[in-house]
Amino acid sequence: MPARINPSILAADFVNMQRDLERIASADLVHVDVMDNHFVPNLTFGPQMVERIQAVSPIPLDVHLMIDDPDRWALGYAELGAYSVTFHAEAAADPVRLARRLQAIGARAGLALKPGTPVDDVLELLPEFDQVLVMTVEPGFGGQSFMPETMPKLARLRSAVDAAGLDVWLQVDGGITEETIVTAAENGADTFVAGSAVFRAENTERQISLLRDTAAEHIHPGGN
Ligand SMILES: O=C(CO)[C@@H](O)[C@H](O)COP(=O)(O)O
Ligand SMILES: [Fe+2]
Repeated sequence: MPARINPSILAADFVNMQRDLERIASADLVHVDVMDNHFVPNLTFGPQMVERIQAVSPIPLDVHLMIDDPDRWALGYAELGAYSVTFHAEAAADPVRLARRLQAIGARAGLALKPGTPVDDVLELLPEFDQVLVMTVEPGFGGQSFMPETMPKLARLRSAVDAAGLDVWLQVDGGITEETIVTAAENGADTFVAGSAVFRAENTERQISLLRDTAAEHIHPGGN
């Protein structure tokens, strides 16, 4: 079963972004955290920066929007060529309409859930999405500790995806390390965002392989 590793450039050196993008060229996708200082208490960058990242990145972009009003802003990221655009269920006015509009532009559509957001209301939306992101920390900052209490939610999503025979990637984001990736894989994740665990390593390529192999060993048989 494949295990996708998406390093988060929140842990990169922002003034050496191009160099740090080269350091993760062996990864599957580069995870790009957009924060607006409203939806989360932190600020990163917007479309102008993401367009430059898209232009120089050796691998495609997995954009994670931690912003208010994604119904208004998300399409711009698809238009600049992002491979996937994930917005938060807590912030979107019409998640299904937005997913369809993103897909019409050619991007994969992702739905993200904060740790406290229940999964029940989201299950019926699964057929509309290409991926679901289960936040395993409170969104806003890198370097936090993995929250194991989010795992039952992931396991429920995995059961629902498998039961319906859907091809929906299940992504975890926050506090993913060589240890916590095992728990996340066992509970149904097939796509793993890791910021600090990748960029703190001296040899990022070796670290990406280690994370990928560790996840693959423990991945749930239903993983997409
Ligand atoms: O979306 C977020 C944080 O809100 C993440 O993508 C973090 O950037 C992950 O960083 P680590 O926890 O792996 O350091
Ligand atoms: Fe993220």
